[in-house]
Order: sequence, then structure tokens, then C-alpha cells
Amino acid sequence: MDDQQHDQQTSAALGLSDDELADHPTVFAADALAGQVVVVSGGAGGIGRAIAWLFARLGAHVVVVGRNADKLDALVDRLGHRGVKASAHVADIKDADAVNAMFDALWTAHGRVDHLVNSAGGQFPQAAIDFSIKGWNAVINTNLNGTWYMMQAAAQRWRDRKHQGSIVNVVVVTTHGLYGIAHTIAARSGVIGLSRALAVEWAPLNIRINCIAPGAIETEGWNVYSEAARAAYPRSNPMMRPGTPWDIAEAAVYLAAPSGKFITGETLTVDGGGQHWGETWTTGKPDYFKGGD
Ligand SMILES: CCCCCCCCC/C=C/C(=O)SCCNC(=O)CCNC(=O)[C@H](O)C(C)(C)COP(=O)(O)OP(=O)(O)OC[C@H]1O[C@@H](n2cnc3c(N)ncnc32)[C@H](O)[C@@H]1OP(=O)(O)O
Ligand SMILES: NC(=O)C1=CN([C@@H]2O[C@H](COP(=O)(O)OP(=O)(O)OC[C@H]3O[C@@H](n4cnc5c(N)ncnc54)[C@H](OP(=O)(O)O)[C@@H]3O)[C@@H](O)[C@H]2O)C=CC1
Repeated sequence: MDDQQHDQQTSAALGLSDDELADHPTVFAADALAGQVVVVSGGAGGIGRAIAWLFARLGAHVVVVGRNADKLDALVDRLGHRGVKASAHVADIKDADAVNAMFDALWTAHGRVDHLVNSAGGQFPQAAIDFSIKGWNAVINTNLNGTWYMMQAAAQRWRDRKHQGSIVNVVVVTTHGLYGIAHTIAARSGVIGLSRALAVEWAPLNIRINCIAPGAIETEGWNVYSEAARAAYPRSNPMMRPGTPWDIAEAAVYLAAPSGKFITGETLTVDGGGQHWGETWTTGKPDYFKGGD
């Protein structure tokens, strides 16, 4: 197979299905989040969907947010069939007005919001030297600005109502020079720094903010990478396998629920040890790095 063919993307069924998420065992008590309301951006994506299922199974009402109404409605339907509470809200997190209108609507509908999980995000893999201005801005606007609009809108309403809250931001491992996704590393480093600063500034408001940095987690989001790049992701950590969206969902509950009540400003890396050993090449391994292979 030549490099051209290596770079071909193929669409594959990846990650966990709704049926699997509905029955996946969990360490958490069935009523751990009873009566609470959680907003999950990217809630119909691979990781967000697992987060939505787990929070809902633990008794929370889950509001899944994204741009694609069909995807959101189909998920809410499946959650409803399993007897858990969920609703959909269509919004582009890049649109601050839409984000603010959404939080007003949610407070009117539910009288409370307890947790925000920001899982909406993504990037296209490309050598940084070839980023267009539009492409760079799309990634920064989605992952840094969009996440910020969500955080600020949630926090303003918590402040105004003297209500405690927790935020979990799903980011990317930023301690590596992850090749081909420099735009997202820049955006996510911004989110991690912002979260540390706000952990202090918003502590008097009883708001905690933490991040989760996933390693290679098999989801449909991987379809933006070539088959060859995806096939190599298990070698990105010493466990030699990808993680599952459930690994991230349980980490999100751990940080959001009372189990995390003394944790704020932290980034929890869930990567099977990938920070310490492993290789990740989102655009394939360049010849320069093949010396000795
Ligand atoms: C150590 C541990 C190991 C850890 C190991 C970890 C390995 C993997 C790490 C990360 C994994 C994941 O995140 S998993 C995947 C998560 N999901 C995704 O990434 C989904 C993919 N994409 C998106 O969500 C979006 O497209 C996103 C990039 C954020 C931007 O969305 P928007 O709708 O705002 O913008 P778009 O309309 O798509 O595109 C806007 C412009 O962006 C540029 N653009 C978009 N796609 C492009 C492309 N393929 N190639 C070039 N340029 C592109 C163009 O300039 C576009 O303009 P025009 O040219 O005019 O159109
Ligand atoms: N899977 C992995 O290996 C890793 C993932 N991550 C990060 O975790 C997060 C979740 O990833 P994953 O679930 O795999 O990816 P997916 O692509 O499956 O899901 C991302 C979701 O984000 C939503 N989204 C994207 N842009 C916007 C926007 N502007 N407004 C509202 N919603 C938006 C999309 O929904 P819609 O199209 O409906 O808008 C999509 O469902 C992302 O930030 C990703 O970069 C980090 C490291 C590794």
C-alpha cells in the first residue's frame, strides 16, 4: 500500500453502541445523581453519548447538545426507551447567543442545572505548516471559544441563583507533541489553563472545573483519520489497546459527582499510560521519524 492509499479515510462503525452503553457495568450507585440535571455538549458523539448514558443511568436528567438534530433526537429516543430521562437541544457552541438562550431555556424548563460536560469538539489532522487561516480559526473557535461560551453561560446562572455547579471539559493530551493536531493542542492548552484559573476565581461561587485528557478512545470521531493511522492507535500506550468511551464517562462522573468534591483545576489523563510510552501519528509516521524502524 503506498502513502496515498494509506491516507484514504474509510468510514467504520467504531466505539460502543447504545445497546452496549445501556447495559455496560458501572462502579457507581444507581441513584448517585438522582434529581440532578446535566448538560452534555457533543452529547450524541462517541464520548458524549457514553457520558449521556452513564449520567442518565445514575438518575440525572441529561440534556444532549449538538448541531445535528436527527442524531440528538435518535439518542434521546433510545434513552427514553430505557426509561431514563433525557432531552435534546440543538445549538452550535461557537454561537454565544445560542448558548446563552439555551441555558435560559434549560433553567426555565428544569429549575436547575447541576453539571456541564463539554465534550463537543474536534479537529482535522494536517501538518501545521499547511493550516489555512479558516481551518485554524474553525478549530480554535470550536474547542477554545465554544467551550468558554458554555462555561461562562453556565457559571453566570449559577452565580445569579447561588447554585453550586461543576464543569468537566474533555480535552486532549497536551504534554506530547502530537503530530498533525497542533491547532487542537493550542486550543486545548487554552482550555486547561482557563480551567486552572477559573478553579480559583470561581471557587467562591462553589463552582468546580476539571478537565479529562483522553488518549486514544475508539469512537466514530476516528473516521476523520486514515485507516492506517487508526490501526496504529493501539500502539499509542503501553496497554497496546484503545480506551473506550465508558472509560471517559466514568472519569466524568467521578469528577462531577461528590466523589470529586475536593478536586478542582485538575486535568485527569485517561490514556492507558500513553503519556509515558507510545507513539501517535495522526497523519501517518513521517519518513524523518522512521530512522531505525
Ligand atoms: C499521548 C496520547 C495519545 C493520544 C492519541 C490521540 C489520538 C487522536 C487525538 C484526537 C482524537 C479526536 O479528537 S477523535 C475525533 C473527534 N471528532 C472530530 O475531530 C470531528 C471532526 N471535525 C470537526 O468536528 C469539525 O470539522 C471541526 C474541525 C472542529 C470544525 O468544524 P466546523 O463545522 O466549524 O468547520 P468545517 O466547516 O468542518 O471546516 C472549516 C474549515 O476548516 C478547515 N478544514 C476542515 N476540515 C479539513 C480537512 N480535512 N483538511 C483541511 N482543512 C480542513 C477548512 O479550512 C474548512 O473550510 P472549508 O475548506 O471552506 O470547508
Ligand atoms: N476519541 C478520541 O480518541 C479522543 C477524543 N478527544 C476529544 O473528545 C471529545 C469528544 O470526542 P468524540 O466523541 O470521539 O468525537 P465525535 O466526533 O464522535 O463527537 C464530537 C461531537 O461534538 C459535536 N460538535 C462538534 N462541533 C460542535 C459545535 N460547534 N457545536 C456543538 N456541537 C459540536 C458533534 O456533534 P454535531 O455534529 O451534532 O454538532 C459531535 O457529535 C472531542 O473534543 C475530541 O476531540 C480527545 C482525545 C482523544
